[in-house]
Amino acid sequence: MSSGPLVVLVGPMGSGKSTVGALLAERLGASYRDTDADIVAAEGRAISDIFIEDGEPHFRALEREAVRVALAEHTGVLALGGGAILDEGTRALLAPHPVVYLSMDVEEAVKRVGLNTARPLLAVNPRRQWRELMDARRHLYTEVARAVVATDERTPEEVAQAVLDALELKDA
Ligand SMILES: Nc1ncnc2c1ncn2[C@@H]1O[C@H](COP(=O)(O)OP(=O)(O)OP(=O)(O)O)[C@@H](O)[C@H]1O
Ligand SMILES: O=C(O)C1=C[C@@H](O)[C@@H](O)[C@H](O)C1
Ligand SMILES: [Mg+2]
Repeated sequence: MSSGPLVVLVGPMGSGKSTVGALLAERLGASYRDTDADIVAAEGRAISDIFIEDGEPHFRALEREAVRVALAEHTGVLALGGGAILDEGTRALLAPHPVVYLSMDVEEAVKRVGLNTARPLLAVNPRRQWRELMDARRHLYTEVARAVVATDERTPEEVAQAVLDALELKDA
């Protein structure tokens, strides 16, 4: 058995990493951890402030380190930030781990996060911006993932069950 997280969730913002991650942690009798939260705690500032003050490349370097530490320390369910897979070093760190890509189509994305002003990436023309973002990222999510679980028209409970099935994990 390799050590490290039981499940690593990747996927775009709003795909359900936090919601499904918490359900999975409960089912597996494990704890949930989120590298976005680790970065905010370590830096003492919001992710949006890190982007504005230091730029995305600096954020991606902080994120790579947060992912490295979490993969080494955490034995439960781990969710990564939506853009973590953009960094080649982060992708390399993920290779030995049970990574699941939570996917969703554009209509589901607009329903879940398109009207939420807290996600300014999608604020102006949600459908076009979503397509552009996913055109740049889809192959990277797929590359790092051991399994892809579609979340469209599935409840969070059904998605959690599909993740357990895909990784052949049993409830605690
Ligand atoms: N399978 C689902 N069906 C319907 N709504 C869902 C589903 N999964 C999550 N949601 C809803 O979509 C929204 C985004 O979910 P969540 O915060 O879990 O996504 P996330 O991947 O953690 O996003 P972020 O990258 O911003 O942290 C929430 O309002 C959540 O309740
Ligand atoms: O999709 C992205 O690039 C991001 C997603 C969030 O989880 C955060 O990691 C940050 O806002 C960047
Ligand atoms: Mg989340």
